[in-house]
Amino acid sequence: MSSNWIILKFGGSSVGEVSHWQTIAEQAKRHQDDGLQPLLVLSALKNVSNLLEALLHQALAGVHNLAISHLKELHLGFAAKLEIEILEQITPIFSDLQNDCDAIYQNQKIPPNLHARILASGELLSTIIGAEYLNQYGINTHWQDVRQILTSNNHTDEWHHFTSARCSYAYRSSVSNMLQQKSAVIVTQGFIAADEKSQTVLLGREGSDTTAAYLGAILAARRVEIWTDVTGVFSSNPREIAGTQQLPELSYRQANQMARFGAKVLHPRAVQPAMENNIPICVKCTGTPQHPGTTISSQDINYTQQNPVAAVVYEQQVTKISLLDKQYSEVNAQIKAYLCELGFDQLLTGEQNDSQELLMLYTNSDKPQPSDQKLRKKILSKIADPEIFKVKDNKSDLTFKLQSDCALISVIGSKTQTAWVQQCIELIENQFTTELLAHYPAVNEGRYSFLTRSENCLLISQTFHKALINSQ
Ligand SMILES: Nc1ncnc2c1ncn2[C@@H]1O[C@H](COP(=O)(O)OP(=O)(O)O)[C@@H](O)[C@H]1O
Ligand SMILES: N[C@@H](CC(=O)OP(=O)(O)O)C(=O)O
Repeated sequence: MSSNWIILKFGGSSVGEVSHWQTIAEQAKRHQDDGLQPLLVLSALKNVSNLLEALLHQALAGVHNLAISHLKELHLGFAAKLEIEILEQITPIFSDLQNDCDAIYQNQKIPPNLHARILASGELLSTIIGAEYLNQYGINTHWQDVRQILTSNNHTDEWHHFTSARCSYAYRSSVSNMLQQKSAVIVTQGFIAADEKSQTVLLGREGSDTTAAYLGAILAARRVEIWTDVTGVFSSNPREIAGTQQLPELSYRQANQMARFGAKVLHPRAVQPAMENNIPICVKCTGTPQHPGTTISSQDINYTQQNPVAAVVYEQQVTKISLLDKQYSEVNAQIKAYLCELGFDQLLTGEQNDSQELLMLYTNSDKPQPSDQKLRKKILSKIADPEIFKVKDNKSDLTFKLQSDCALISVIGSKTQTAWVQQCIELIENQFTTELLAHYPAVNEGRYSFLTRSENCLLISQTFHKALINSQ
């Protein structure tokens, strides 16, 4: 099943540059001329989501008025440079922002529902600018509220419900028909959705890529294009690692592993919906639109014996929780649920000698991550409570270890030509024995991950990249 829809996602780095808007309009027009129906997914203007996160804390301190005026001027100034008028359309968004910030100040807390509403204004504002610009450019454009299309599934904890939502993405002809009736290029928001009570929720920071993939699946799109500030997916982060190579093609499996384990160019959940529906993803550069970029499809790239590794990716701030008794799986599940409530996300689970391990990322920007000592106390106080953990008295002294400031480095390579795994192990043994905290080989997934201290992450990633990729 395939329609004429094509999804073009432009990230903050693309929509936040006045000079990029001509390219955005040209791309929409080009696809229309080719008989396709473009749907544009836009992120907030560059850095606006960070300013909105800061605004939450300014509201808590009661110093939000100036910051709100600054945000308004920023958007009006940007629109003025594009020679468009948006004041009337953005006024209701700023009065909601004011009311929500006042409520945070009055109640002296940042509830997750207000966190989501406030962060969502970035994408509501950028899409107003985008739709207005394209209409003025001569492209008939319809501004669509994505919350009428994307409904989130319920999450067990409030933090994830509002800030890290997942949506269903089964094909819906009704959505396609509704949008087709507009007979226009559609402009809609990345990053946001609505829950079943129509409350605003977020898909997680940098989640607009996932919006594009969800909409691609819902509309059975021909292709999803992710437009960003680099010429595609590279063998490692080109801004942090020397000698990286642009990858012209990737399989869904490789791209999924790269995104899940730290390649920030794609949101961790963005590949799955496209992969399940066999929709190609193209990663392209808005600054150099003629560059072919990276195509991600079901085509497995041909690894050779000389060329068995595609990428080295990393997550720099990982917390490891080792649960020393594997028997108490119910307790382990409860600890995991409690960590999620606090704002941790699971990156990986694994087993190491006698312990079960959880590797978690802290994503709660409203509160600083508790120190290992504090976190340990919090967890123990939960375990001691039999009502919450339903642990028999004699098991309540269950031991566990916590270690924050870790980094997980993952090498992505061939599933069949696996000599590179031995090379990874030898590199660690020869150069980094003392740095290795744990390793998690997943050779059947074409991945070898290992844990080290955050402070050494870039140096070790660079060494691995040089040895495994630059020397290929
Ligand atoms: N393997 C990788 N390939 C390409 N870019 C990467 C990779 N890993 C990390 N990045 C980073 O991802 C950035 C693009 O993503 P992002 O900053 O979210 O852009 P956007 O504003 O378009 O969403 C690049 O500028 C680069 O620094
Ligand atoms: N604006 C949101 C969502 C997003 O995906 O942004 P970007 O496409 O610029 O990474 C964020 O910054 O988290």
